[in-house]
Formats: sequence, structure tokens, C-alpha cells
Amino acid sequence: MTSSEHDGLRVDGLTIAFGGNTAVDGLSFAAPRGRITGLIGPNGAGKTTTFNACSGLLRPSAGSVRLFGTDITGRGPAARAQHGLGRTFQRMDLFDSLTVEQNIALGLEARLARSNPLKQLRCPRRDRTSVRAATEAVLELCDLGPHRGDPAGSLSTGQRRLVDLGRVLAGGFDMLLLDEPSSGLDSAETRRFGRIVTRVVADSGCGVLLVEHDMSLVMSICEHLYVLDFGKMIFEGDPADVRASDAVRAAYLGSEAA
Ligand SMILES: Nc1ncnc2c1ncn2[C@@H]1O[C@H](COP(=O)(O)OP(=O)(O)OP(=O)(O)O)[C@@H](O)[C@H]1O
Repeated sequence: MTSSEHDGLRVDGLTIAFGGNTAVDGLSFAAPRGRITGLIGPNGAGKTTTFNACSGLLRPSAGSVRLFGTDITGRGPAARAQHGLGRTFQRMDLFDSLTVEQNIALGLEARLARSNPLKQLRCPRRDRTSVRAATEAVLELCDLGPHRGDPAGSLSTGQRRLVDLGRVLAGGFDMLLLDEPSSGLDSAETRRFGRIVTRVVADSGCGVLLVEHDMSLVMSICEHLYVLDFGKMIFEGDPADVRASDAVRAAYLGSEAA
């Protein structure tokens, strides 16, 4: 195994069946640190199922998931988070009555508490200092300072997406899975979101695996793309290769890639 195979998320031969429906069929791909990797495909192609297997919400029927060289296939979501894997969900799960600042702080507090919620109640001074520092950095990065005291429930969808991103960023994960983060955003908000994710990867060196339908976002921020159709990998390459692929065009992109 080469050193790059230790450096991020690696999926080999992943197969997931729901009864007689094989949603993901022998899928292999890598999402290294320091790169934004896209996972795209038409509705029902198996992207979310793959994400759920990567984050530990689903057990595969076959295949393995490795994170930074460790086989995490049998581990649950909390253990994967401790190993450096953070994720967002298409349906954001913010705490609407908590402020923006409190929601973001939770990203690191939950990670520090591990599986013991009492630790979150009696957070040691050292941890409180790191939570404060991480929260301030994220508020600035995501330009959420002016909204820090607002309840998350009072924000626009665009601002809520940034809080959701901010919360996972505060967790300090080395690998992030972002599930359709531009959902509900207009094109200006989507571009802004893309700039923030690009900056995070450049500054922190973390890896990102992005599932996304917005091709303008995917093509502008991803360095490498994997294309799924009916649970199988039909193409991989950089955005220019993907645009030029007849197979991808036929399966998915159509005139959007032109
Ligand atoms: N819990 C489940 N039980 C049964 N079938 C499921 C389940 N989850 C997903 N599937 C099926 O697995 C296949 C892949 O679904 P999945 O949601 O992973 O696709 P997707 O690429 O994420 O689609 P979309 O872009 O619409 O979110 C589909 O045929 C879907 O109906």
C-alpha cells in the first residue's frame, strides 16, 4: 500500500443491497486529504447510500471503508467521528432555538465529549478555551459574526447552510463528507459556499467528499470526480474529462455539461 492510500478516505468493493435492490455495486474510490472530491450521478444512483456507508449509518453487504489507513468498516458513526470523519446532511439538523454561536460551538463540544454527554456539561477549562477559539475562527471564516446571537431558526436557508458547515468545521475533522450542501441556495450563495469550502481545504489541508447536484459548484471546486449510475462507477476524472465524456453525458449531464 502506498502512503497516499493512508491519506484520506478509501472505499473498496463497496456493495449495499436493500432486499433485492443492489443500490451500490462493487464501488471503489479515494478521497484524499487536501482535495475536494466529487461524487455525482443521477437521482437514485447510490450517492447518499455510499455516504451513509462511509459515515457508519449503514453496514455494507461487502467491501471496506478505510480512513487514514485504518479499516473502519465495522465502526459506528461516533467512532468514525473520533477518527476524524465529519459529515453534514442534506436536511440540516440545526438546533433552531440555540444561537448561531451555540450551534457552531456544539461541533467541537460534541467531539470533545466523545460518547459521554456529562463531559459536555462539565467541560474542562482547557476545552472551553479551544471551543471558544474554534467558534470565533469559524464565525469569521463563514462571515457569520453579525448573526452570532441570532437563533438559528430565524436565519435564511443560505445562512443556515453556513451555520451547518461552520458546525462541522468547528469539529476540526480531517475528512468532511458534505451531502448536497447547495440545496436551497441561490447561485450567489452557492458560489460563496464554494469559496469557503475551497479556502478551508487550502488552509487546513483536510479532505472533502462532496455529493452535489449543482454542476456549476461541482465543476468549479472539485479537483477529481467520480460518476455513479445505478450503483456502479461509470467514469472518473477531472472536471474537464467528465465534461468531455460521452458516457457521462448520456447517463447524466446532458446539455448541462455542454
Ligand atoms: N432505506 C432504503 N431502503 C430501500 N431502498 C433504498 C433505501 N435507501 C435508498 N434506497 C434505494 O437505493 C437506491 C440508491 O438511492 P440513493 O438515495 O443512495 O441515491 P442518490 O444517488 O443519493 O439519489 P438522490 O440524488 O435522489 O439523493 C435507490 O434505488 C433507492 O430507492
